Amino acid sequence: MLKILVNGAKGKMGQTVVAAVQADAELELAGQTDAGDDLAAAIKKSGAQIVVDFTQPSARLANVRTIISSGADAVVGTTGFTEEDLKIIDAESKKLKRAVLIAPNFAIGAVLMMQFAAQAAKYLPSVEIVEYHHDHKADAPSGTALKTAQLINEAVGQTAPPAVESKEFLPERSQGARLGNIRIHAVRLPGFVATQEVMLGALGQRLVLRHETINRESFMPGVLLACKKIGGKAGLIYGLEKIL
Ligand SMILES: NC(=O)C1=CN([C@@H]2O[C@H](COP(=O)(O)OP(=O)(O)OC[C@H]3O[C@@H](n4cnc5c(N)ncnc54)[C@H](OP(=O)(O)O)[C@@H]3O)[C@@H](O)[C@H]2O)C=CC1
Ligand SMILES: O=C(O)C1=N[C@H](C(=O)O)C[C@H](O)C1
Repeated sequence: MLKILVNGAKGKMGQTVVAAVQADAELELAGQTDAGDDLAAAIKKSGAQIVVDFTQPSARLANVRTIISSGADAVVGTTGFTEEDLKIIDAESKKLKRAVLIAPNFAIGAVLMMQFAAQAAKYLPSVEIVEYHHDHKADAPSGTALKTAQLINEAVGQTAPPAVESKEFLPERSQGARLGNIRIHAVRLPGFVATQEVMLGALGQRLVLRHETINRESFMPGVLLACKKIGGKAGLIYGLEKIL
């Protein structure tokens, strides 16, 4: 049995991971920690081999460092990692011979949406992303929207800019945040868990790729798969698609 500690265990995702680990015959729930707990001490005391981390974007790097320096591998869903963070984690985890899997989205459908979007943008290079989340979300745009835009930019080089810059009549950007030429719009409303639309427009036509998450159980197959697959590896694995 693989021993799992859940960090952020009192949170929305953490509680769902605790239940999923308890229900899995190959995994043992070795511990639970949350804000204010001593994560390093909990890892050592419980003998956890893997820590699943769904906490706060502001704590992302400190938590990963604590996990790998305390002798465990990490499966991380927390969002907010920058390119610089990822380089640091890759170097430090290789040095410590620990595996760190970070996925901005553990739902298989979302991973497919990102890949389809990158493929479609090669032929339809005018792209905007609209992401919809619950109104308790700490960060915007979502980790998934940022990763989608990065994947599209990598696949296409540069997407097409809009034909004109519409004049804005409010100080905030009503036409969305930008990553390259891709505009990203973040909706925060009760009634959503997580939904994303990638819209690709061309003369007389639109392709809309839409992924909808209606509960947090949707992320669990990806999280459990990651726990079972990262053992014995060293370094950063970025994205669930790398282990599918
Ligand atoms: N990759 C994926 O598939 C998914 C990723 N996410 C991401 O996971 C993260 C958590 O989301 P969610 O569960 O909805 O958020 P919640 O706010 O519901 O839960 C986060 C929990 O972590 C606790 N926490 C905060 N800081 C620390 C810390 N330094 N150490 C340990 N625990 C801490 C919080 O405590 P307190 O409330 O006291 O601050 C809270 O109990 C977000 O970044 C979100 O974007 C969410 C869904 C899917
Ligand atoms: O906070 C959430 O809820 C989610 N966060 C992740 C993100 O920022 O992309 C994954 C999913 O969208 C749910």
